[in-house]
Amino acid sequence: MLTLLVNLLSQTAEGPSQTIMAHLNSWLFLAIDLVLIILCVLRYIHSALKYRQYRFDLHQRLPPTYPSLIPFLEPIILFLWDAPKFLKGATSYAGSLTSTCIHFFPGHKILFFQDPETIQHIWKQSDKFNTVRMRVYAYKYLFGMPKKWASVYEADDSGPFPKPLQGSNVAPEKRIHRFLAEGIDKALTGPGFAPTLSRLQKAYVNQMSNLEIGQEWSEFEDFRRLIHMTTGQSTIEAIFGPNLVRLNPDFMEDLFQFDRALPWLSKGIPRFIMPTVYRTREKLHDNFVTWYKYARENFQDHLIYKDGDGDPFWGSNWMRQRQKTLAHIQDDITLASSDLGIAWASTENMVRNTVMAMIHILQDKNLVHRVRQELHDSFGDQDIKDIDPKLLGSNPLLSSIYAETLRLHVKTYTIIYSSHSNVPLGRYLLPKSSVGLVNSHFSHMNTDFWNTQNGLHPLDSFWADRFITDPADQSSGPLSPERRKITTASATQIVSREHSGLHFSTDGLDGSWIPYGGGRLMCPGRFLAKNSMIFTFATLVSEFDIEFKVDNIELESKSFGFGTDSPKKPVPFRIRRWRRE
Ligand code: HEM
Repeated sequence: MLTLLVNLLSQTAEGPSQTIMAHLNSWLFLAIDLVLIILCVLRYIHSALKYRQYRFDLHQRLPPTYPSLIPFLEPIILFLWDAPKFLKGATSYAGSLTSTCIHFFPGHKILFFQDPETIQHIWKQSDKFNTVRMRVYAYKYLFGMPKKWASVYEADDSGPFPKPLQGSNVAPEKRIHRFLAEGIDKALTGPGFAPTLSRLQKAYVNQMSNLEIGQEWSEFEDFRRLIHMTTGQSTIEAIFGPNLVRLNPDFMEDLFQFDRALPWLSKGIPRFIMPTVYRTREKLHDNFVTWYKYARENFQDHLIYKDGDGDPFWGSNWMRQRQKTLAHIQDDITLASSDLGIAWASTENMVRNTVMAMIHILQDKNLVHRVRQELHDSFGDQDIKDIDPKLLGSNPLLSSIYAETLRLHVKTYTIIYSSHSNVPLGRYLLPKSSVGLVNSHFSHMNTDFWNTQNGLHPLDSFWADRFITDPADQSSGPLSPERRKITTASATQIVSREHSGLHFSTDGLDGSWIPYGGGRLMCPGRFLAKNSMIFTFATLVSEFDIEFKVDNIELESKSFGFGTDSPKKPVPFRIRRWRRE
């Protein structure tokens, strides 16, 4: 301003009236700018005060609006620039996790629910949410479902649960999401679970022996690829049978490439910018169609295995059920896009978490030793492939490594939406037609909740024992000392008293350890994931020596909100068989 004044006064010779006009214009713009800035600051102060006040008003039912200096533009830019950093600030208040409402566009708000109490209410009310929109988005944009069929899926607003959602009028024979959910439940949490796990274990042992790793070091280019081609492929075989991959030898490699491109597909990047990704997806669809034809020609009922679940052509009752209920009402590419969704959901989070667990174990020689010792103490010289994976899962150290890996690396959103009615969530409310989000990462980093043993084991670091409770040691267990005091009468304490020795438990962690979501929205594959992860890392540690050939393994950030961390670049390693002296 001072410079402008000096300039104005110092004008003499040429065109003084023009110069004065130009400066008057500048003054005018400056004044408008100033008024705008003052208005923004006043608006910010007002919303910040309201934000503070509102938080304590128990009668209000929406989380308070997050204040921003420049409405709409600021949250969008900050979110796109660094979502984890922006949301970390927005979802905490005075050092504690909170719920907040962010306005990204005029009339479009997203409610971020992060305080543990509200999250517990969300899980309790989870059968009231309609997740169809999110699924259809995934089918369409990620897995390539033809638009015509995606809209048929969208039209079914009755939800996946036995009882249709309130306000929905879809005829029972058109409840497509219920058909899908029935198949999923039976396969992963019902009678199909044990046979599927047993097929997975056998397939994994086969994959590992095919690698022919001996007493001498063998070198490989990428550790994640190893896990994808062994644990990942075994899961595909356990669910789809051996013929999907046998008929399509590139299937696993294409799935690997597809997974890497998924964050871009989720942003709606069009085909002309990344044609190869779209071609890979179409190739995967064609792979499924080739397999459908082969299985339809060869399958007969009497080929179903004695366990009543598996068969050599469709692989599992789950796939037979999908063919029976879906194949006659939709075309093969639509079915293939939905099967691609299953292939991706059942492998990639599990593969990434197994990779991360192995990285943490191998980076700590003492932990490698402890895992080997635990296995030896519990199972003696029994061959790992003969041990029931469920028994491995009952070992506190192995379970704690598994749970801590998921706590540290799963960074996924649970999306909630109610199309027909408002849903009360304790002190807050999810209004009808509003979108709510819960992100596992912020809950997993909640310093109020988790035990760090007085900062010895910060929440952004891996502590293999975080989930182990020793009844004789008050500083052990997943809960912080303050949280432990609050939950004296909670399930965790009851469980603790029931156990006389060291034990693993996730009881009492409902609103805080949420890698799989919660309530009726919880991942149905969690039992398979836990057993398979533990079986894989117990096998790799007890039977092999593995050394990474890089010191620092950088993690990629693209997958935030989308699933699990993974190394940014291929991690070269060497491997040989290990024998106890
Ligand atoms: C550590 C590994 C895994 C993690 C962290 C994980 C996490 C999740 C999450 C957060 C959801 C979304 C829940 C929702 O909001 O609706 C989900 C859904 C799903 N997961 Fe997993 N998952 C894992 C492994 C698996 C495995 C091994 C399978 C299958 C064998 C599987 C099958 C599914 C299916 C089918 C759905 C969709 C459920 C539906 O549409 O009703 N997941 N998973």
